Amino acid sequence: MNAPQPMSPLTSGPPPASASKPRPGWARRLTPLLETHISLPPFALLLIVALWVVTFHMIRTERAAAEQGAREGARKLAETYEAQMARSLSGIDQTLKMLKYAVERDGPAPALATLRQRGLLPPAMLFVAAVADRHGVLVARSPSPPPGPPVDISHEPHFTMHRAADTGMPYASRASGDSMRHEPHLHFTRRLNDAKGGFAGIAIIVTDPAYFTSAYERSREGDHGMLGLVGDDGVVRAMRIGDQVSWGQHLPMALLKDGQVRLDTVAGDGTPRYLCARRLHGFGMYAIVGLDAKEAMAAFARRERTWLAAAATGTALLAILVALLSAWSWQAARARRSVRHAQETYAAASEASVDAFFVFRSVFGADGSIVDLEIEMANGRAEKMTGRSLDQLRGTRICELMPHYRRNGVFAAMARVARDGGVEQAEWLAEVGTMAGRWLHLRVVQVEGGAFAMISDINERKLAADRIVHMAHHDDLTGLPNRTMLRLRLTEAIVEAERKQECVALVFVDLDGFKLINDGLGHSAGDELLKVIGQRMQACLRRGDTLARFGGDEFVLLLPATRPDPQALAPLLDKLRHAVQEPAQVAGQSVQVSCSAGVVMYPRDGRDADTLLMNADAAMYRAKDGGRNNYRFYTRDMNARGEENLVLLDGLRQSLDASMADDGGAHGFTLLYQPKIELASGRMFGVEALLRWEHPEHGQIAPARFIGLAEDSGMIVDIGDWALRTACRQAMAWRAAGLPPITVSVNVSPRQFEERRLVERVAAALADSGLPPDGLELEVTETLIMRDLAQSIAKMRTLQQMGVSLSIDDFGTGYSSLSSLKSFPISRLKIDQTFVRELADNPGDQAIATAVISLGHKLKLRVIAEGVETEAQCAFLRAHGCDEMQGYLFSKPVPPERIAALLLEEPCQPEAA
Ligand SMILES: Nc1nc2c(ncn2[C@@H]2O[C@H](COP(=O)(O)O[C@H]3[C@@H](O)[C@H](n4cnc5c(=O)[nH]c(N)nc54)O[C@@H]3COP(=O)(O)O)[C@@H](O)[C@H]2O)c(=O)[nH]1
Repeated sequence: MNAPQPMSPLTSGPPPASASKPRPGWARRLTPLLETHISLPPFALLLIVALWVVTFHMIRTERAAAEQGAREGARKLAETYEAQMARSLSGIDQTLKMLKYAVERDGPAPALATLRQRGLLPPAMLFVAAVADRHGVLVARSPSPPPGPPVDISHEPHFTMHRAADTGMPYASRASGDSMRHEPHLHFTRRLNDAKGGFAGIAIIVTDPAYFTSAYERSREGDHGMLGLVGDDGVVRAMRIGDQVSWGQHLPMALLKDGQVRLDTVAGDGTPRYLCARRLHGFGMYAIVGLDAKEAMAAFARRERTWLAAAATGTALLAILVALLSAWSWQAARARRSVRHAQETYAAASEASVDAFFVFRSVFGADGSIVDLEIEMANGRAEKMTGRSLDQLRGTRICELMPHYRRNGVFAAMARVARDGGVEQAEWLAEVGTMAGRWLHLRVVQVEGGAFAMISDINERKLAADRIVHMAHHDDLTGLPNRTMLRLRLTEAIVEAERKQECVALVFVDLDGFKLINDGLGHSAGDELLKVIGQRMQACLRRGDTLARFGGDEFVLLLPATRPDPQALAPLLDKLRHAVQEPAQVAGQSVQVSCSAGVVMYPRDGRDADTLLMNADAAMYRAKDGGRNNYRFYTRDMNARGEENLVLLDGLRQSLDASMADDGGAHGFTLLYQPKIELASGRMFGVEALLRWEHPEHGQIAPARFIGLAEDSGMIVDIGDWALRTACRQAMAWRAAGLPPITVSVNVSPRQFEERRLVERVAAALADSGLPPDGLELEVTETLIMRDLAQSIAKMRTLQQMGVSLSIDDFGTGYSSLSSLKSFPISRLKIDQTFVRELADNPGDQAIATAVISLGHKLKLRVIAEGVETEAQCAFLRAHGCDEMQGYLFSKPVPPERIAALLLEEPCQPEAA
């Protein structure tokens, strides 16, 4: 999403309204009940109960119908059986009546024979017809009995009852065997009367009980149905259940209610049956039919099982369905709860959030593409950011709210996210609206049916980040680009120059004398000066040039697209030099520094940043060596300086070691002595000891070259100690030679002065040499004293108390305040040769020199000028009351023998240069 336009409020509205309308309590309480997994099981249970109620109802109805059918069946079968039995018994009774008539008329045997002949007897296979006389002896029988004794039935009930009374009714005996037939059989009998109506015996029809149950049909009565004849006495005459024929059982009399159907277990087999008895008139018997309840209800039982199975299956299916639906619903509810929880958390978080949230719903066109995005939800921060209430925002389309989003690609990007997913982000500086002037960050992600946009106010973070980036690339003090930034720009400039075939100039600038100001006036003064110098240098540059502070008092100028000729830079470099040299007011004082610069050109002096910087640094050092306040263009030989330093340091170390082992002078160190002359008398009152060093291979090395190295490496402490002891010994030697006593001045470097044992070393040098303390003067610089004023003064006091005098060297170049100068325990001020050099012509130097002379005198100090080379300088100094001088005008530093010679020449005359 590229540089979106500000998402700004289009209108300003009233304070945002509350975002959500709470639902009534009853609605909230009812809502869970609507969950499927809660409402469905009871509903399903109701369904199941209903199913079973219907099922049982139907079963009960069916059972009743089946029972009714069974009863009806039993009744009908009973009726049918009754009819059959009535016919059979009627037939038997007819036969008995015929037999009775015939016997009473013809006698037993003829009667039977006649009836048989006429076919009026029942089939012999089934029936036996017999006649017993009044004594109970069977007298006739058809079919004829096997031969044997007469059969007596006089004790049989069917005989005795007829004998006892003439009922006029036939009689059916219980099934029993007798002497005529052993297997049980039934006797149907009628009384025979004689002519007078007296008992004449009985007519008998005997038949098997099975005869009365032969009507049994499985198709009607079933496998366990029952048919039977029962006497009024409740005793079964014949009964068939399935294939079993039986007799003799006692049935409850209650069963024998005519035509009534009862469910009972009477047959002794424990099987419940629907029983129906029908009264058979004539013989005092009942025809009884029983249908096995199980068989009668078998169809119903099957249907019942089907119903139950269907209901059970339905129940099981419903239970499974409900379980599945409930599980699904529970899962869905759980998911919804977690979504709701997340939404509530989100809502709470979003309301508390400092970011604005918008939920957009995609609006689709006819072709299915997203044509707009409609705000569905926004948080309080979004209301504030847009100045619209949620009610106003809801339903608003993004392209209505921010029409420019169509043009600048923001809408397209959001629609892309809504359609394809992914994330789009953008940062921009709002230009209008409530957020105008603030940095905003937009992040859009896909949500179901649309997109979610989060707008964060990243102004503070952005500015902080910018600040950090700025800090990382700029110098804190001057605000100029720093070393890192310069490297980046230099690298870019090289790339650009390479592409365009151009040159780049790099100028390494180091301030001359800055250290003195920094050490002397304090760091804040130094800082102030650096800022001023930075501004001045910046003012000399073009747009597109870079001035960087490289650290300390080093600056680097990057000048892209310069002419290949380095000399073309000369005007700029001079301008820079002059700008730097202008006096500056810092810490209430006017100070002045100059600068030394080294210049390199890309591609001539290096093709990469490191090489160019290194060579510019080397050139700058060469400029410093060359007297400062100038610049040098880099040449290949300049890089040799670093290596030179190493060689010199090594040589110094060797010489120092040798000097400490052997004081004989073979180590390379020597001292020259420069006379100090009293101006008024021309008398040499002292000498300054000046160190010289001869490198074993490279010969004489200038002090300005090796003193700094010795100072930096710390070797100056021991070298200075050697110089101190040598100078003291020499001074004492002169005295011992009878020469006029003179003071010997020895230079003390900052490191030497700060060394803990300085006073002891001085005392030791004096003691070793025998030189009285007033024969020694130590020269220290203002800067050295100002480093740690209190300690310096304390040390100087100690030395003074020892009798050693102190002078301030190079006075005027440091920045000691007058008040502190007053407290210095010194006896002499030395005007620095830089003020003496142009003393004859330069009013500024003249002013400084006269001021120093005057100041020194006011403080009751002697004033000496160094570097006096001309008569004019000497004349000026003398005319302005300067007390002493030293310089080539009188003598260069010379060996001790020459000093001895000079001491013999009184007054001192100038030495030939
Ligand atoms: N700590 C120590 N510093 C020392 C010692 N010996 C010397 N030095 C310091 O080295 C600097 C350079 O010294 P040198 O090259 O010896 O220069 C001195 C004089 O030779 C020179 N001078 C004297 N008269 C004239 C003159 O008329 N013209 C002219 N161009 N130069 C002249 O001035 C230097 C004297 O310096 P100063 O100390 O400020 O008096 C120098 O800073 C020495 O201090 C040492 O043993 N220890």
